[in-house]
Amino acid sequence: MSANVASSVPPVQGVDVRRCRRLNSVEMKKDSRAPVIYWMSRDQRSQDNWALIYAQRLALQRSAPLHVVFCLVPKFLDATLRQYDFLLKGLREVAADLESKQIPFHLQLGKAADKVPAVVDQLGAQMVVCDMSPLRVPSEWARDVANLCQAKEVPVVQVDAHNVVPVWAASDKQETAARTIRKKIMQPLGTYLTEFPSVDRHPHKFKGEISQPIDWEGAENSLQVDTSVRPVAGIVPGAAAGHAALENFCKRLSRYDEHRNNPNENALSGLSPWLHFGQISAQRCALRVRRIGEAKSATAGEKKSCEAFIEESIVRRELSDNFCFYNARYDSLEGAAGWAQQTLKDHAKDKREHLYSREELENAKTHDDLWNAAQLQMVREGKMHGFLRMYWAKKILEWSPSPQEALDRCIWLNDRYELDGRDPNGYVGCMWSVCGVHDMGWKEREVFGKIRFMNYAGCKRKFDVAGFVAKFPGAVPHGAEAAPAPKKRKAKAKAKGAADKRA
Ligand SMILES: Cc1cc2nc3c(=O)[nH]c(=O)nc-3n(C[C@H](O)[C@H](O)[C@H](O)COP(=O)(O)OP(=O)(O)OC[C@H]3O[C@@H](n4cnc5c(N)ncnc54)[C@H](O)[C@@H]3O)c2cc1C
Repeated sequence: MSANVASSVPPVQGVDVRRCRRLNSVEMKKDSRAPVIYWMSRDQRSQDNWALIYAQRLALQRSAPLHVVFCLVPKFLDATLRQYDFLLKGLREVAADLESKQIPFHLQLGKAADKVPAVVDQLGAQMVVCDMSPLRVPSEWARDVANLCQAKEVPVVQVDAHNVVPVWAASDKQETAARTIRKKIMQPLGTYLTEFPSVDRHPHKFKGEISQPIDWEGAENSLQVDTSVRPVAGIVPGAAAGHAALENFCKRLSRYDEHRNNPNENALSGLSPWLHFGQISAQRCALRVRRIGEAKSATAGEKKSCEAFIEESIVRRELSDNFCFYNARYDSLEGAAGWAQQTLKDHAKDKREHLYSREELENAKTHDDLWNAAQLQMVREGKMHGFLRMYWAKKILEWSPSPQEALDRCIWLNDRYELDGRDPNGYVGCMWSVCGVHDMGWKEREVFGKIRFMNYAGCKRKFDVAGFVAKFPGAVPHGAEAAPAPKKRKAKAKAKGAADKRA
């Protein structure tokens, strides 16, 4: 792919051209009125979407029709029916909204490299706009589409519609930690955290034959995924439900700062499934929350919570994209810092007090009732509380035969059961827990080496563990003991508050 050449991206009014980069070197044809295509992938929404806004404005400049294409692959990483169901229901909403705006939506079954060029040919399109994911497989899709379009002399422009500060503008390298990227995101935030132009009814129609009703049933039948992991009832897919969740969170905002590390409190936003599928934009969430936090009537709790939310939903989230964008080994021990790889190697042969198989972990059959409860929460509800995700992954490191095996298990379970799995945040969360990504070295101990440790006693000091466990019947397997006493686990005062002291 060609480098980031923002300056040669065709400008449109209302979209900061730094959000865009060219993926091939084809120039736009002068005065063409042929259709513009937005190939939608990561950002599955019809409003608050910079890639769609860019595509529509470009089409309007040229009095050209606009089409949206989505390519549904029958299998994606470890996603199951649970995640596909969420995706497809969200897409139905997107299609309906676009159709009400006279923007045809094409659901294609298969790989983008096969389908996007075919739609380009069918429509005689002049340009393809796509969104951006830093993950390996979607990056390959974008590269393949760009190369195939190069041969057809069709330019491809990519827009980072997921991050508030575009990943390539925030930093040109892999950042060490939140402390090194924070300034790079917060300083230019004023120029990026702006209101979105709306996507309006499109006035220019395609003259040829195109519209067949979308075969949603055929799409469902085309899937080749594990159907034993069922959709969850408690999290409703689609942009409307995502926006309702945002409004609900705004009512509870003041509690976020103080209570977000307590799994018994309903203090988190719960927005990650909609954010992951792009059904809601992180920029919209930040604008909405900031309106409350910066209002004259804002309470101290709301002000602090607004800051904390911006930190999590922009700085930490965009740090994850930065890691995956610049580190091709974002899901492997080899992607970790040298010190972390070394310390895990030094302790590879340490005796593990408990060793579990992947199946025992999946079925929540460990001696630790808190861990089992967290696992059951994920399996049953499609989402584990953010604080427990750290404890959960650290214990997998402690109870697995090797760090690589631990990392693979974390990613496999996370991607299989979490609605928000297969996300840069997930890879970075697992890498932070198992191999110290974005963290520093701590006091050396068995198995973990210098990787930060978390224990049951530390959790007990933070929240009512028994109260949480009681919500998940079955968390204590028959005949199992409760988690070992803190003394036996050599709990150290240092571990206290470990999780929220992240750099
Ligand atoms: C082992 C492990 C696995 C994880 N897996 C995932 C995953 O698959 N998908 C996922 O989106 N997040 C993952 N996270 C990060 C974090 O736990 C979740 O984003 C958060 O719990 C989602 O709940 P929420 O939307 O209520 O969060 P809130 O606290 O309300 O935060 C709002 C948004 O900010 C972002 N955010 C919050 N915490 C973090 C963080 N630590 N790092 C990066 N971004 C953050 C998310 O987009 C989140 O939706 C993982 C963390 C760990 C330690």
